[in-house]
Amino acid sequence: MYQPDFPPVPFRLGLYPVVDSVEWLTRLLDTGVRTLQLRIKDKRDDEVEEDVIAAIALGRRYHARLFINDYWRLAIKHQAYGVHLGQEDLETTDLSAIRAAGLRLGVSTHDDMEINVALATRPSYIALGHVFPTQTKQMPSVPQGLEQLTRHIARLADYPTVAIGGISLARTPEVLAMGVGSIAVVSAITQAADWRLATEQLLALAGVGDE
Ligand SMILES: Cc1ncc(COP(=O)(O)OP(=O)(O)O)c(N)n1
Ligand SMILES: Cc1ncsc1CCOP(=O)(O)O
Ligand SMILES: [Mg+2]
Repeated sequence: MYQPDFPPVPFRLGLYPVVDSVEWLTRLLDTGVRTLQLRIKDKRDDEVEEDVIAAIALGRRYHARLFINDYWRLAIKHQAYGVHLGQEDLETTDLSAIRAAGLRLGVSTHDDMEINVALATRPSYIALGHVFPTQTKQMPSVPQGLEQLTRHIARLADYPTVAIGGISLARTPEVLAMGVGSIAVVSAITQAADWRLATEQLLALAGVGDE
């Protein structure tokens, strides 16, 4: 039973691009994307605050679900729609502050044990990865593949799920066929020869998410 300890998200979040700049967010919102993440790595809070503020304002203007990766203090300070955290991030995060501020929470998982940890926090959604090999992030674990992804989705039943890692346009139909509610992608859009066409094609397959 889906009873998160944070505000709920729709069962299907649809196409979920993960990008590292406000420029990318603007382009994607203009193309019709409604679930997105700002993922900037390895900077101090004061170096990213301006971008976080601009991203949150854009998300509001487009009535989009804009998640801030990692920078949970800034996400709270500027009232983002949500925050995305990995397992290691969870160890250094004040979850009750996120909860008290009314932000949605997404949590990364890579195996059954990490799903146990994620479920214990009762987040708004659970991300499952990495499904396929990825060049975008160095991963200590092996790709889980479609078989394990299906098993995890079955276990999570009515929990909103997001698949991530190596998901290309060509692989999108088989990932969606496993019953996942959302596909999070980086390179399928940012490295595409024609990012707009790629986004439109991915949106046609994964949708914008439920209301
Ligand atoms: C939707 C989604 N899923 C997984 C991740 C990865 O989060 P994390 O494991 O904390 O790694 P970093 O992105 O912080 O490097 C994500 N960002 N988004
Ligand atoms: C941030 C992140 N977390 C797990 S895989 C990944 C990167 C996904 O990027 P791509 O879609 O290019 O494989
Ligand atoms: Mg993280």
